Order: sequence, then C-alpha cells, then structure tokens
Amino acid sequence: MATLHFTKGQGTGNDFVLYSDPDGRMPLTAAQITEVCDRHFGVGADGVIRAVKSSRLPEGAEALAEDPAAEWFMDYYNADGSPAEMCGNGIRVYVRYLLETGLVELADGDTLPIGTRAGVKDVQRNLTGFQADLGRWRLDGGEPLVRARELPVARPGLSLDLGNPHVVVAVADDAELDAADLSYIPHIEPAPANGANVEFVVPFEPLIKDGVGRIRMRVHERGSGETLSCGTGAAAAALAVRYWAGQGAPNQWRVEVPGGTVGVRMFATEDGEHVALSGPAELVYTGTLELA
Ligand SMILES: N[C@@H](CCC[C@H](N)C(=O)O)C(=O)O
Repeated sequence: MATLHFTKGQGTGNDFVLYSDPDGRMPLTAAQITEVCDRHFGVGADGVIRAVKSSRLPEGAEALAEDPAAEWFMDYYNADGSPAEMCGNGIRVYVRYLLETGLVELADGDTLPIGTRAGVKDVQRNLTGFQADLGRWRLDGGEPLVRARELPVARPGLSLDLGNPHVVVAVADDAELDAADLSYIPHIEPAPANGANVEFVVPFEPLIKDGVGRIRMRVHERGSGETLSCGTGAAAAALAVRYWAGQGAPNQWRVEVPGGTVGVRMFATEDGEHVALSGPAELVYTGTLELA
C-alpha cells in the first residue's frame, strides 16, 4: 500500500492528477494509474503526470543532452496507464504545478524548458495562462479512412505527428460533429502502428475573421477516450485545416473544444516551422490516496 499525495489540475477541461517524485523513487504501475484515473472508484482524470527530475530518467537524460536547463521532466501517462510522448494541455498544467509547489520560478517573459518524451518544450506565461512551443511538426503522409459511430460515412483523415500521433477528420457541419459518438474508439483504416488521437473538426462561418482561423473540435484521445480538450490535438487540427485551406491561410488559430478555447500559432524558426499552443492551466485541489 502506498500513499499518493496528489494535486488535481485541468486545462480547458483536460484533467490530470499530478504528483512530485523528484528523485524518481515512486513510479506508478499501469494498474495504479488506471485506479487513480477511474472516475468512479479513483480521483478521476484523463491522465497522470509525475514531476521527476530529468537526471533520474533515461528519457530525461536525452532531454538534458538537448537542453541542460531542462531540469524537470513531464512523465505523462494516459488514463489506461500507457505512456505518451507529449501532452499540450498537460504541459501548461505541469508548469503551473511546478510554480505553485515552489519547485521552479518563472518571471514574465522568461522561458522554462521542460523535458518530455517528444523532446524539450519551452513554456512561457502569456495572457491566457501559458504558451508552450510544441516544436516542429510533420505530416505523416497518410490519409487513412476514419469511421466513428453515428457519422453517416467514413471520411478521409490527415495524419500528423506532433511528437504524438494524430489523425484529423473534417466533418460536414456542427450537427454531424455533435452527433459523433466518441465513447467508442474511432476505426482507422489502415490502423496506425501505435494508435492515434483522432480529432473531428468543423470550421466556423466565416473560417477566417480578423486574420485568425476559427474551428470547432471534438477529440477521442488514444489511451483516455473522449476528453473535453486535447492541446496537441488542437494544434494538429489547426495545422490540418490550414493545409486544406491552402495558400494564404492564417498562421494563427482559435480552436473551440468542449472545455473552452485554446490558441494555436505557427511560426518560422531556423530549424523549420514550429507550432505553439496557448491556453489556461488551473490547479483544482490537493488530496491523498491510498493505492493498492
Ligand atoms: N491531452 C493531451 C494528449 C495526451 C496524450 C495522448 N492521449 C496520446 O496518447 O498521445 C494534450 O493535451 O495534448
């Protein structure tokens, strides 16, 4: 029996259980993570984030080689206990947690590098909460067919890699978006080797207002099911819609999800185009849990 001292946090309704394990002495098993994330018998969350020093994990050592300033590693797990490379909402909530527990300091305008399985991500405070540079992204080159329950036809999706895998699917209209039953895992053909997060999107009318692109999105997350928001998913959705819209489409997007709104911005760097995600991050409560 182990006692878990945790904090519950959320970013646009994507919720997480966070705990501190600086020296890497208390990794949870997959079974313990599913127990913690269970909404009826546990705390309830879309994922678990362990705050661990980069120097204490093999992946953290890689992060430190990339940026020696990345002292903290976001050890992220989905609700089913599977590790994920990256979490866009989670990294904002993680930085809020590190700040409020006094583990780091971050002045306005400063950048905090965080180690993740998808490399080091730079986070800053901004007006909406925090902005995370998700780094480079890429089209995966696939247009698999996606079928979700209650959608009339299978639709082609666009595969994107944001450190973690995504398939973005455009649906006909708001009614179709609302009708999709995402309590079932969408069927993807051909099936991606490591699974994928699937985002369903519709444009607002007009798609572009005052130079900003606007879309609505619902998501089925790999390893967690339907969630109220997915940050890397919102970035993937904005990138996919910009791709479909063609030349002249904006580099700034507002993505409305069931849990709120996040901002996505694409910008050029010396090592290629990056995508940044911004939005709120709140800590909700702290507690203790006896784990089996
Ligand atoms: N909710 C996250 C993504 C979490 C990981 C994802 N389910 C995966 O397995 O890749 C986000 O905000 O990006």
